[in-house]
Amino acid sequence: MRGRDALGWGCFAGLTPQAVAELGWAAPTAIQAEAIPLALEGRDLLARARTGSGKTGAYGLPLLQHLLRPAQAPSAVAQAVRALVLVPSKELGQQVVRSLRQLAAFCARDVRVADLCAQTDLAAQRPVLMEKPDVVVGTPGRVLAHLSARSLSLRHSLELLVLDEADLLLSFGFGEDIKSLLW
Ligand SMILES: Nc1ncnc2c1ncn2[C@@H]1O[C@H](COP(=O)(O)OP(=O)(O)OP(=O)(O)O)[C@@H](O)[C@H]1O
Repeated sequence: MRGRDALGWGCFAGLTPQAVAELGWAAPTAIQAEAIPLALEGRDLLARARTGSGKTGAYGLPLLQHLLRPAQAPSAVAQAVRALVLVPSKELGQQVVRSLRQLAAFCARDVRVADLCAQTDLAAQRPVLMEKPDVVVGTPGRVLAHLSARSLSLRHSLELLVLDEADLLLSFGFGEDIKSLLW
């Protein structure tokens, strides 16, 4: 299996081993060992693994590692949203937010994860977006609603996009929403 033996958690320069230790993650799972080295190289990935196999960590750890590097955007927008995680349901989104926050807990700097799944009201979520999050997690419909309301902008700052449970996202008919929010 590619990279499994070579991949310890030491490759995450700005994420202290404390986060994975706190979670009791002694070693990468199979999907993490396969996906993380490629993601760290900046490759686009399409990954599939069974439920509970650690897919959130497989994208979450390299995503956080990427965010610890300086933003690629000009300094005027460098403080804007750099990563977007799209999920098919609020329940999955809340689980993803929880995992990302746990993994980010001991980062070299504060990484802010905005939860667009927790509140149902668009207006109630605006303050969360005004706190200049690094990562936004939400359903395509909700993200699109914020883009339309101009409470969120991705155009000049977005560097990373994750479609979590892409099969469900696309089969729920979110395809058009996803296209519109990216263009
Ligand atoms: N390297 C690891 N070592 C031990 N436990 C891990 C590791 N990575 C993830 N886990 C744990 O495994 C459980 C499942 O992880 P996760 O939710 O990421 O799986 P998943 O593949 O995304 O599942 P689903 O398809 O249901 O969303 C979680 O409790 C998580 O903390």
